[in-house]
Amino acid sequence: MAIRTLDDLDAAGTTVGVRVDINSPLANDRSLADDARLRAHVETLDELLDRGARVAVLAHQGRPGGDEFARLEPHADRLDELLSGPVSYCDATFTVGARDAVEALDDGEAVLLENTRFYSEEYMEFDPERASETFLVERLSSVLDAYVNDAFAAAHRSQPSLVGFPSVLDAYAGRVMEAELDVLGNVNDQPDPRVDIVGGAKVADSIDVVRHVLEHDLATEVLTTGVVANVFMLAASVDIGDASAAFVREEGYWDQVERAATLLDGHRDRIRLPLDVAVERDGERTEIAQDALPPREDESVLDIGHDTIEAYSEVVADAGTVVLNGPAGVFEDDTFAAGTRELFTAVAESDAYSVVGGGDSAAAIRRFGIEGFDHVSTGGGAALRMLTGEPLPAVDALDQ
Ligand SMILES: Nc1ncnc2c1ncn2[C@@H]1O[C@H](COP(=O)(O)OP(=O)(O)O)[C@@H](O)[C@H]1O
Ligand SMILES: O=C(OP(=O)(O)O)[C@H](O)COP(=O)(O)O
Repeated sequence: MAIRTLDDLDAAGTTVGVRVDINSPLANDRSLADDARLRAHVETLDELLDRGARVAVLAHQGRPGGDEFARLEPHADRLDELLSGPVSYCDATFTVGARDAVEALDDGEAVLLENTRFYSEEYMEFDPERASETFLVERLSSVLDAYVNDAFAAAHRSQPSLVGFPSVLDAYAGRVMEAELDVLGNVNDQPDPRVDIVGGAKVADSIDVVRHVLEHDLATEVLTTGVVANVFMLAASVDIGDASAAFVREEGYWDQVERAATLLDGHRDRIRLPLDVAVERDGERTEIAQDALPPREDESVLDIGHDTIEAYSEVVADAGTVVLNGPAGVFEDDTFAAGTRELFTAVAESDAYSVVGGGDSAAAIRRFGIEGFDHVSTGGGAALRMLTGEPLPAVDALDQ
């Protein structure tokens, strides 16, 4: 791959469009509940500002119709606090107001343009050539000299602001993109034995990863946690109870049970299921051994139990590399945080080279103040996609 980086960009005095991923959890009043993704881009944006570029920042927030679909003014205010140069906010993305705001920039100044997904074309997927003909790319590129993509966490989307600009402007990877591609692109070369821990709720993507790492002998063992473990237990005919089975069905994961069963048929000795699980009983955490399941009728499996934490931690202690994706339980609730907190801590404190993917996993790490991972990815779906060896459209578009 021949992807140019900021080292190849003569930034001083040029107007650069920078696509970032600052899609963040919001509080009820629409303020930022977490600014980690904004802080991740400080290095790229400060480098450009310090080198005298004029920076037009492009980003999305939420999905049309969703609870977190919102304006980017709070993001602009926070970036203004975080960055070395002034950041203004513009409530347009590519129309005349936006282009005027970009053209009014001085060297070392930035403007955050409005949520790209306010425009219908931005929530469609196009090939790069077609994406370069969308209104957003066509109009905005007329006031830009170069394009930088730092939005690794959205790189699995083939949307105009992510894949369209490289056809019409010189394009570069930002520092976040560069680091993510470096780490996740080389994870297969890290020390053996490799253990993958798959949890959280992105069941289909996680099963893709399990299949890829087992079929290509990249991982010696796969440890399942979270909703992913519930699906594997259903596939193994473990009765996780009606409430958890209903959750799997309602969330649309039922098709994945069959895929999990196929993987168990081929690789049962390399896929670990929880030895015990935690449910809520009389308002308290109650742990149940796998062979004592099902739980009572209305009880859901919300975490792995302590026997599982201990067994998984022993596997981690012997690993050369651990790839961790997704929380082990409903970590947002203190009652069900132990699996995530203790297993993640075991990984961070192990001698293994450790990589973590996923926005919620990263949030859990911050919540519990866990330190010691070699790399915490900014991406969830994008990181999972890379771990399956699948190409990322926005990365391919940068490969000029
Ligand atoms: N057993 C479980 N039942 C229901 N939800 C769960 C369970 N385990 C984990 N979760 C939820 O999964 C979510 C995180 O999943 P996911 O988005 O895949 O993680 P990441 O962003 O790290 O990739 C969290 O909100 C967590 O509460
Ligand atoms: O938060 C994101 O991805 P993630 O949930 O996989 O971490 C990205 O901003 C992509 O958002 P999208 O999944 O609405 O396209």
